[in-house]
Amino acid sequence: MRVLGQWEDYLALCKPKVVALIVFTAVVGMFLATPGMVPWSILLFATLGIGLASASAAAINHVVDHKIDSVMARTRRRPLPRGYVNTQSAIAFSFILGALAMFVLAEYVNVLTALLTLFSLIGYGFIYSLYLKRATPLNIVIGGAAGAAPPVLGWTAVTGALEPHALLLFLIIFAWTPPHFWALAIYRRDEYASADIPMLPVTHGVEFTRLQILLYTIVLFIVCLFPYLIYMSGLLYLIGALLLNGGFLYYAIRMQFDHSDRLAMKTFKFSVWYLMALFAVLLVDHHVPTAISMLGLAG
Ligand code: HEM
Ligand SMILES: CC(C)=CCC/C(C)=C/CC/C(C)=C/COP(=O)(O)OP(=O)(O)O
Repeated sequence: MRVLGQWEDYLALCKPKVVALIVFTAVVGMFLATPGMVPWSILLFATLGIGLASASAAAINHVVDHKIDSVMARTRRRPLPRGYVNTQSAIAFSFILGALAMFVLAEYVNVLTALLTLFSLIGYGFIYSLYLKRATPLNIVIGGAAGAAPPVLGWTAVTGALEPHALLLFLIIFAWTPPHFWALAIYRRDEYASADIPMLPVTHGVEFTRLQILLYTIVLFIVCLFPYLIYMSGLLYLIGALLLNGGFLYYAIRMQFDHSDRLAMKTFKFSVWYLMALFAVLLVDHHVPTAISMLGLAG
């Protein structure tokens, strides 16, 4: 048994792919907060701080979910259930990451961003993982607030203030999270049932969950129109958002008729690409017109 664990095990504790997307949404939040370039020091330290805090929260989740993870096939091979990292080392690792994150954010970004990041860390690492996940099928809806925070954190890192446009970015991820997760939960429902976790397909059935996926996808579609409607984003964003939301809606509607686990899994995978692409479009839409007009001025 590898008691102290190798670096790959500690990397796995950080849920690197999820954290990568979280950090990307935070970076987009930073760029959307200003018409110009984000100051380099903010870009560097806010990205580092938000990334470290998210990784710390993910590591706490591994500790809290140790027992559940050892029951489910999808999570059985994680470092703690396998005994590759012990609980004390994982707690110490998470504490070091969290403390570093707070230091970097409070010292080099601003106190508001540090505080909001701390709330998000507590929201996912403790409130969702320790309590909500085991307490209610609305776990994902409420817990999703922590995962939706990063663009707001990016925004406050640049402006030092909470502003309505940032909350719209929050709402996009907040509405996206339930269909993102429930598609996977349908596929993994038996595992959640055997671990006694009240995920929606376990408590209310698969048909009800499919309907909820469709309803949240419609809400997401509507929320995604707002950046254009309030002149926060332009035509390029509108076209991208219509295509991406059309795609998500297509999957959600198909799921009402095609009840295969294969389609549920495809929908889940699409949801990840969807969020990445939507935030990429928000970024490109925000900066391409500026770049074009600068080129025009130069020419
Ligand atoms: C409460 C909120 C959320 C829940 C319950 C949730 C749940 C999950 C689960 C169970 C997986 C599967 C992981 C695996 O296959 O081992 C997953 C994958 C993923 N999630 Fe989420 N998620 C949430 C929020 C988010 C957020 C906010 C983001 C990013 C902004 C995100 C990005 C991803 C990515 C990129 C993957 C794919 C990871 C991979 O391929 O290994 N998730 N999510
Ligand atoms: C800015 C900041 C500190 C944010 C932290 C937010 C954060 C890391 C969100 C991750 C969301 C996520 C992967 C949930 C997985 O749920 P799960 O634990 O039920 O899934 P699992 O069964 O795969 O562990």
